[in-house]
Amino acid sequence: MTPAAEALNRIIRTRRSIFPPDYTGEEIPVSVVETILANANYAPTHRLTEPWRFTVFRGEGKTRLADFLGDTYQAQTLPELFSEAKWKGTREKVTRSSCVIAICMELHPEKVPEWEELAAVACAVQNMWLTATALNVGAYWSTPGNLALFSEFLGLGPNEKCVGLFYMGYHQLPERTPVRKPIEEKVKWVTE
Ligand SMILES: Cc1cc2nc3c(=O)[nH]c(=O)nc-3n(C[C@H](O)[C@H](O)[C@H](O)COP(=O)(O)O)c2cc1C
Repeated sequence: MTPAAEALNRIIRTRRSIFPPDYTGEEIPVSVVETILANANYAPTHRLTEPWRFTVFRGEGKTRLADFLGDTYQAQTLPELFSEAKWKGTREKVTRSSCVIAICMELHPEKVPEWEELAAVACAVQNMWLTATALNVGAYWSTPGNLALFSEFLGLGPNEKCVGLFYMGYHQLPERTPVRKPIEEKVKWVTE
């Protein structure tokens, strides 16, 4: 095996979802965030629509996002069901992160179906996640149930959609391989 393949295997096989409670609070330099985003841009894309769009919340920008998520939770929850702990937890996920990136897509219905745009965006997110892993940055893709409400907050156009938030922060967790059922259970070979 080549050194490149060995390095790639290790990054792919040790990529994990790492959540804000495990973030150290150390700031991720802008240059590192830029490297992670730059690699998103090399994802495959049918008919070169390049549908991935991102909004980066960092510094005071995180307060705006935390306010939005907290306010949205409060507005959508009946007063008798409102939980102060959940409201605080929603905000703290953002404030404990060094950076949160809204993952969005721009649709081109005249060129490709929406599922292909979403697939390309997911490829872009995987590029980001693997790059983050290689740079010791913890990250996870969060898909809140109320994503439709994000459009106005993010200033998205009619052909754009938000498909999640990418939380990021340095961490000190040991390397852990994810548990998966064997690949042999998921593959059929046709050889004759
Ligand atoms: C499209 C997508 C959406 C996800 N949404 C959430 C989410 O809303 N909340 C969450 O805790 N994890 C979310 N995850 C992360 C998965 O829970 C995680 O990938 C899974 O548990 C496997 O763990 P691993 O990433 O460490 O291998 C999402 C992952 C993907 C690919």
